[in-house]
Parts: sequence; structure tokens; C-alpha cells
Amino acid sequence: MTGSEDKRAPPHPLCFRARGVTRVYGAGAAAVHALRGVDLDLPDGELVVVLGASGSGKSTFLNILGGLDIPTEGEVLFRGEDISRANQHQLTEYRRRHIGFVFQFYNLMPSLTARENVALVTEIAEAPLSPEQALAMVGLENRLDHFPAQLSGGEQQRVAIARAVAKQPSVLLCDEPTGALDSATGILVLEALKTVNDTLGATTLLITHNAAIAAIADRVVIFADGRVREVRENADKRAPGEISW
Ligand SMILES: Nc1ncnc2c1ncn2[C@@H]1O[C@H](COP(=O)(O)OP(=O)(O)OP(=O)(O)O)[C@@H](O)[C@H]1O
Repeated sequence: MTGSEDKRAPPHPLCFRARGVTRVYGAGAAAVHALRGVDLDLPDGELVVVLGASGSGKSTFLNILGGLDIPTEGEVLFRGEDISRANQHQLTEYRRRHIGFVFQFYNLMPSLTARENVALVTEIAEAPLSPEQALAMVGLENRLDHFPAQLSGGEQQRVAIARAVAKQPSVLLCDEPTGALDSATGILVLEALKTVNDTLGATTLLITHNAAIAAIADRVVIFADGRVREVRENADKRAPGEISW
């Protein structure tokens, strides 16, 4: 995909379709039922906030959507393709082509600058943004040659976002991206994610414990006890700069 194409035109109406997704860790008396039958449809291009108590299955589900794990039972379709029975090689291809990950901790290489951290990904991607373009998208055009230790936590997280989006993924999966940040810094990170979602049209899922963040979503998904308890479309969507916590 080139930079000039309209990335908001989805090739399929649904990005993900999950049916009866279960994930059991371990066996016998020690078995943990992390997911107990998740049904969920996620349209392409949306910004989705995922809420739910600790242990409700959010990360397990995100890992399955991202091809880091497969369900014990059930089916997950990505743009109509079944990823729930893929082998390791197919999952690796799927992740490389389609998925960007952002985690709570940034996992930047301390000995590389912001530009070099992003270049690690762009050197192996098919149609990447340049590191400069990706870093500009998250507002770090003036920090290209800074090392992680010279950047604030929020700036480091934005480098991690630039790294995740530089390959122009179809999907951006974020597990507690603001979990380690104060409110003002967290809002800058959310603004970066929103810009990426708007500009690239990547379907963006954001796990958080912070219910205030739900206000910026197109869709809010609430997990409880390994199931989806509620899905609601957000009628009154706010910009990140309009929320606080
Ligand atoms: N690799 C694993 N082995 C065994 N149990 C696991 C594993 N990963 C997760 N679990 C268990 O599965 C359940 C769901 O975990 P998960 O991390 O998906 O929840 P979560 O909603 O993301 O929680 P949190 O908000 O605390 O991150 C928990 O009871 C957890 O302990």
C-alpha cells in the first residue's frame, strides 16, 4: 500500500469477527479459563477501547487478535480469513504484514536514537513510512536524534507508537499504553494514537483500566469473566484533549 492510497476504504466490512472464542491455560484442576466464549464483530478502521476488571481476559483476547496466541476453541476471522487455526509460520507472516503492537513499557533499544529505533522496523517492512514520517505523525519531529534516556516517558511511548505504525499496519493493538504515564502525558500519547488512527485508518484497539479514556472511542467493549459483557458505540465522541482523569 502506498502513501497516496485512501487507506480508509476497507477491503472488507469487518476487520475482526470472533465467535465462541475460548482460551484455557493449563489442564485439569489447575486449568484457567481466560476466555469463555467471546463473540465480537469489529468494523475496519475504528478506534476501540477495551475495558474490564483485572483478569477478565482483555490481554488474552488482544494476543489472539494479534496472532501471538490461538484460541483453545472458537473462530477468529481477520478480514474474512481464519487466523484461529494458523500455524506458527502463518501467524508470524500475519503479524509482520498486518499488526503493530504497543505495550505499557516501551521496549526501546537504549543505544539507538528515536530515528534508529523506528528504522529497525522500516528496514524490514514492505511499504513503510520513513522513520521521519512516522515520528512526525506522533509529534516527535524535533526529537529524531535523541536517545531514549533523553526522552520523557510519554515521548518514549510515542517513539514506540511510531515504531509500531511505521510499517503501516492494518491493525494497531495497544495494551495499557498510558498505564505508566501521568494524565497530561497520557493524553499526548492518546492524541498520537488518534492521529495514527485517523491518518492510516488502522483499526486500533486500546486496552485500559481507565474508564475516562472510553470517551475517545468509536466503540467501547467491556470484558467480564472471560466474556464480552457489553459493546456500545460512542455517540458523543471526545478528542483526547477534552478528557481528563
Ligand atoms: N500464560 C498464562 N498462563 C496461565 N494463566 C494465564 C496466562 N495468561 C493469562 N492467564 C490468566 O488468564 C486470565 C485472564 O488474563 P488476562 O491477562 O487476559 O486478563 P486481563 O483482563 O488482561 O487482566 P489485566 O487487566 O490484569 O491485564 C487471568 O486469570 C490470568 O491469570
